[in-house]
Amino acid sequence: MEQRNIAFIGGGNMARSLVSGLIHAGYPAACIRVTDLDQDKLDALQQEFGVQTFLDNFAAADGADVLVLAVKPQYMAEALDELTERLGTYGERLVISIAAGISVTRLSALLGGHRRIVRCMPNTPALIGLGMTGLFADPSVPVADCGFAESMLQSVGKTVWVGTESGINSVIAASGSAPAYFFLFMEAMAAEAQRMGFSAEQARLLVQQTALGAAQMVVDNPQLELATLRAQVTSKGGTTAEAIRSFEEQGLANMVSTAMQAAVTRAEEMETLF
Ligand SMILES: NC(=O)C1=CN([C@@H]2O[C@H](COP(=O)(O)OP(=O)(O)OC[C@H]3O[C@@H](n4cnc5c(N)ncnc54)[C@H](OP(=O)(O)O)[C@@H]3O)[C@@H](O)[C@H]2O)C=CC1
Ligand SMILES: O=C(O)[C@@H]1CCC=N1
Repeated sequence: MEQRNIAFIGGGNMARSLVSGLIHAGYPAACIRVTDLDQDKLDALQQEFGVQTFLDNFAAADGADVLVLAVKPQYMAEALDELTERLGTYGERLVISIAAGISVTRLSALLGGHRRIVRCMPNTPALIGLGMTGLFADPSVPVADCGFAESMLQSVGKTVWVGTESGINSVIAASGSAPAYFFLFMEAMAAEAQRMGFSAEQARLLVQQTALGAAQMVVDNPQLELATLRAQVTSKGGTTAEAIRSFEEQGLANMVSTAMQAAVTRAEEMETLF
């Protein structure tokens, strides 16, 4: 992967995931800077990954080729107002935003009219190299910049480009927020397994190994429909059929659809707030 000096603005959960992935993919720590308001967080990142850390966003951005905006959406305007004032211009820098609910138009305004912006929507499994990221860029963004953003995110998992910016909100619903859906489902299963008499450790093992096995079967069998994999577990007149019937009677598909739409609606609302 091409090496550019990257400055992460915000050193929280997602920045940590991306830094970890980059370092494990062999990206030089000397080319990575991270800023945060919290010195303890920075010290931990410095010790674990050997990256350069800064309390001052300007000090990190000055001299960086790529800025990764990784603060929470509600703090983005505050962070960028100050940075833009001090930098004056972003020049040739590529700005990669991972924030939900902040459009390219809004970012560009916060960046003093800068246009070299790629929006990305990763997810937390990036921390272990199994991330899924959606990317969007205006056609005016140079191909080399899009390629750099794609390579950066591919160092922590898989990527997909979306052709319209609203596609980023669909990515939020389908993968950005989605690790939490699976955790919620696993929490519910583990809780019921405990009620059935398993210890907390046993319940977690039963659920996590099953989730891992099911996901790996999906990955290993791209030629099989998800419904076919499900059918292979579902013996006629057996136990699985009863569990599936119960899910379907309670409207699982509708519940999932409504939840994913709620994530999109919130992303759209955030676009009007921040
Ligand atoms: N978490 C996730 O699964 C995903 C998150 N995202 C996006 O990633 C972004 C970051 O999310 P996440 O990592 O979860 O959030 P975190 O709160 O964990 O990280 C943001 C960090 O930025 C720091 N910060 C706040 N203001 C500033 C500032 N002015 N300058 C420098 N650092 C600052 C915060 O410090 P402090 O805590 O001290 O305030 C915090 O450590 C969000 O925009 C979110 O939409 C995208 C995909 C998935
Ligand atoms: O919950 C959020 O807003 C962020 C964006 C996707 C995952 N976490």
